Amino acid sequence: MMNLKQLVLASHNAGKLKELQAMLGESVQLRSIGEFSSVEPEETGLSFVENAILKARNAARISGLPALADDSGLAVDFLGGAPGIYSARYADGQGDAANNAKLLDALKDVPEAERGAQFVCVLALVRHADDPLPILCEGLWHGRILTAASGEHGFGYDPLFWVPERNLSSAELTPADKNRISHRARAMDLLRQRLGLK
Ligand SMILES: O=P(O)(O)OP(=O)(O)OP(=O)(O)OC[C@H]1O[C@@H](n2cnc3c(O)ncnc32)[C@H](O)[C@@H]1O
Ligand SMILES: [Mg+2]
Repeated sequence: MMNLKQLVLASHNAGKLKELQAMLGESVQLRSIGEFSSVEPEETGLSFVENAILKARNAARISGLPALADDSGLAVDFLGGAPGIYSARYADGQGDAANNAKLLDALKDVPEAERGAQFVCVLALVRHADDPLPILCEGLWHGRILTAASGEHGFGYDPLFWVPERNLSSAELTPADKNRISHRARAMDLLRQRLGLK
């Protein structure tokens, strides 16, 4: 098994780092790729899997360490799965608030029954930059898009994502609760199993 004492997280997203570190606990220390480079690789893949592998390889190459990447996003049924892999870039790189405003606008007048959506998370772990066998784990989280933002926790689209099992928005969940049930939690659960960490 690879030595996971030193693992680099191939992400420039502080929200992801916080959640993934909380899920992994103290047995694995995640170092952010931001410590090594501020250049973000272009996410040229057409799928979450391709982008996750691309980011993991890039981080392993830059850091010389095993690398974990998270490619995630929101797939909205009414929009045919958009913004999907383009979730971070939905409002052309203007950030979370603009992304959320654009999504609310795209779903203006869409009734509740047609506002289904899922968060998707793909985790990719590579032992080194050219690893021919990346470990891939996927997690989905089903919910619905609210008609207005609610809640202060989390990041990204959390204030717009209604969680049926809690009857709260994802941004109204405590961080600990989100980390038990989210798309990222499901993917991480599978990863821990694959690594024999549970
Ligand atoms: O690529 P890295 O550097 O990891 O950081 P990123 O923020 O660009 O991450 P992605 O390319 O994977 O894009 C993910 C998008 O999906 C959103 N997203 C993913 N997980 C989320 C979560 O748990 N809650 C809210 N939004 C989430 C997030 O806000 C981004 O807009
Ligand atoms: Mg990204």
